[in-house]
Amino acid sequence: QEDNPIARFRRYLQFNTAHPNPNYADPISFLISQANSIGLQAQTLEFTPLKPVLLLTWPGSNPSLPSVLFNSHLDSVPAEPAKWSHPPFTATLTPEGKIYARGAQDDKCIAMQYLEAIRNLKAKGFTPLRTIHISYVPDEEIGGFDGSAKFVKSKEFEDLNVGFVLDEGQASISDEFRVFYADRSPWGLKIKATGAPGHGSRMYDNGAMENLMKSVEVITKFRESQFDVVKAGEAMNSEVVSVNPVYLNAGIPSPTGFVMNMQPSEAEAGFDLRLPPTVDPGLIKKRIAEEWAPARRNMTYEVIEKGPIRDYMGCPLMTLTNDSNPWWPVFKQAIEAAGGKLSRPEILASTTDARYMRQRGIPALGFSPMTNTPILLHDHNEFLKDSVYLRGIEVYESVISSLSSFKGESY
Ligand SMILES: CSCC[C@H](NC=O)C(=O)O
Ligand SMILES: [Zn+2]
Ligand SMILES: [Zn+2]
Repeated sequence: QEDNPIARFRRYLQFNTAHPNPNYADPISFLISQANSIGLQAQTLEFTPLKPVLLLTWPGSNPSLPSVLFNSHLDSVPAEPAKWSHPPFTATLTPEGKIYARGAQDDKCIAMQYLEAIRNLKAKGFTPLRTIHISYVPDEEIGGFDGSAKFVKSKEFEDLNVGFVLDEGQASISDEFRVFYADRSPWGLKIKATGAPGHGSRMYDNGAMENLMKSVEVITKFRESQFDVVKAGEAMNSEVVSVNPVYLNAGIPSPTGFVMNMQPSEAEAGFDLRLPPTVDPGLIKKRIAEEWAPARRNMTYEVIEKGPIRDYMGCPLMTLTNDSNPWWPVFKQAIEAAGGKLSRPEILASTTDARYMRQRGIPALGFSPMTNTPILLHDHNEFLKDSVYLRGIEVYESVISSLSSFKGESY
């Protein structure tokens, strides 16, 4: 069997870690065998049965200093194989060097690049001053509630004395690397309408469907107002509130579909909402109560807040990207030392486990070194070029050596 960085990456991509039944045991065994071959300490932690966290460690020469943690998630979103040009879990390598796999960008690349970078640093005789930890966590794609959320609250995590975290970012279509200092907070919004049932031919006010459709209209207007700001170039996608319908549920089922001549007495719609850290969640809740699902139109609603929005001090979960964060210049210079350039730090449109680290007051940046690459996370035909992957290893060599050598005052 071939053994080189690309072959190892492809082997990691071949584990089917897609929800709803991600295989966690086999990729963890593989990662442990990699850790053993590199000479890293490995321990498996289980905060929820069958949802293991793998922790690898390279002790620093001064283990009393705060450590640096490199995080990635083990799981993947599902794929629809019939809609892919190559099967999503074979990690096909094409003649142009494209590696097709679910997870190639999100985020199995960084999982293996951390290890390859450390392998190379060890071979060069590098010794870290600060201890380096690498964590592999379950369930990020479904919110991390049984993964990172529990991990960061554990005694084991406390004992790591983490001073700085790197977690996943997103691909960049330009030749500048992207870096993310905050995530948007995800909410699930369920809106339910009730109303008088009636014959399909009747016109009357306050039917459940009519009320729900009014809500959908109002929400669509709000969505447009946010999107217009983006289209006008006044804000990035991730800097506005997004609200997208994800399901509609109404009607009276029949063997052939739905009963066509009855107006239902209940109707429900679900929305995915994302709030940038700069937005006051109270204002959005007020809008929902008063405009989107008003009780006066027989509407009820449920807001499901998926994870923290503020830290223990009540501050938005943002990592500073200026010199008042001592880690920032170290990270930035490490990218430059590797011949790379960072684009302006961004808020991530989606959500990662970094929010749990930030909630503990630990500075955390999202970073996945993929330049000149289409953004394909959660898409069909997710791929990463071998050359981009290998370049990322070099970038991490610089980043890992710089961060773990940082002598200055840290948190
Ligand atoms: C409810 S938190 C879900 C986290 C997920 N993360 C990646 O896609 C996301 O939807 O952004
Ligand atoms: Zn991810
Ligand atoms: Zn994802």
